Amino acid sequence: MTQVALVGYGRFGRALGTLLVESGMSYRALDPFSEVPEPYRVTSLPELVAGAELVVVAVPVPRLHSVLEALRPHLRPEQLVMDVGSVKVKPVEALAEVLGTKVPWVGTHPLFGPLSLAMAERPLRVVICPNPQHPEAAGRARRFYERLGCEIVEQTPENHDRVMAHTHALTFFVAKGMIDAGTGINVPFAPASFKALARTIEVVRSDAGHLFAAIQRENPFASEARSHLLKALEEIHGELERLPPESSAQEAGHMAIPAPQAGSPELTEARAHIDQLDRELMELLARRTELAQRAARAKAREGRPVLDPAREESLLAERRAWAAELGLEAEAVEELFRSILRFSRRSQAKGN
Ligand SMILES: O=C(O)C(=O)C[C@]1(C(=O)O)C=C[C@@H](O)C=C1
Repeated sequence: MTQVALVGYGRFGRALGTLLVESGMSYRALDPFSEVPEPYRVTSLPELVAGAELVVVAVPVPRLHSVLEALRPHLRPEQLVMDVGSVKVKPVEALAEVLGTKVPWVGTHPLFGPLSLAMAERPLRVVICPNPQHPEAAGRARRFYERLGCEIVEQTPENHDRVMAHTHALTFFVAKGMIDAGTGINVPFAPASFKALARTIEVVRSDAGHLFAAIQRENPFASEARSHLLKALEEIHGELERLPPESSAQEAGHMAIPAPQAGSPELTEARAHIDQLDRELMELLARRTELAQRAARAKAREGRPVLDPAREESLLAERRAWAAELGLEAEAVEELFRSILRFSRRSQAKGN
């Protein structure tokens, strides 16, 4: 059984611990700032790393260097050390500087967090940054993450941080700007375009704070990406302000964001949207299945039967009410959910 030593038991460390147990791996954890539950708790670094195949350092990026220094004397050459930071250039520099060739190490960034794990989002992706000092380490990290059900992408630390500066950092930057400008997410109505952003706003709000700071301040490319965005926004704002109020649709038209498939016939466009929605429905079904299997495992641990007719009845009644609210035929929707429940029970039986 793979024994993992988790250095740091914050929000990510704890979520990773749950995933490890679900994947049949055992772990122990140490964190002077967080409560570690009894079966996993150890009280010192030597006790933590003794016997571990893998040492996962899940601490805020600015603390990584000093934590690695504290770990170094207790590590053995057959172990593998990984970080899980949201940026990669600086952590990989710290790993190279502190551990060098003494112990195999590799920089990794799991692109999922406690929220996406709780919501059973799929796929779980991980970026791994192979390094020439330990050419075999990336393969070992890959096998570990694949056991957790993750998909792997290999990148250099620089490429990773460049991409993250324009995606992760800018998304969080915009979301934080909207929070500070007073955007509320619990509004009585909102366009679909806002819903995706509302999720990010929620993530930024629920974050301990160090994630936001790390993805902005520890990424060497983030400052430039933010400046470009601000400049582009200023220009758009200026152009909008300068447009005369009576400007024609054509005059204002050059500001419109071009449609990906301009001028497509109505049927083709409707079908493209239907395909996209069906794909999303399928992804939601996959996540629902995962959550139902999780519920089944929880009930098995409590010694309760998996089948719960009372829950199913109340669930169906609630879906009927939701259907009515949305102007859908309640009987048809109930029928659909009866089939989803049959499917769910079959996958629970298979998943156990
Ligand atoms: O909620 C639970 O207890 C589940 O196991 C999930 C679920 C479902 O798919 O919604 C599946 C089977 C139970 O009979 C009730 C509900």
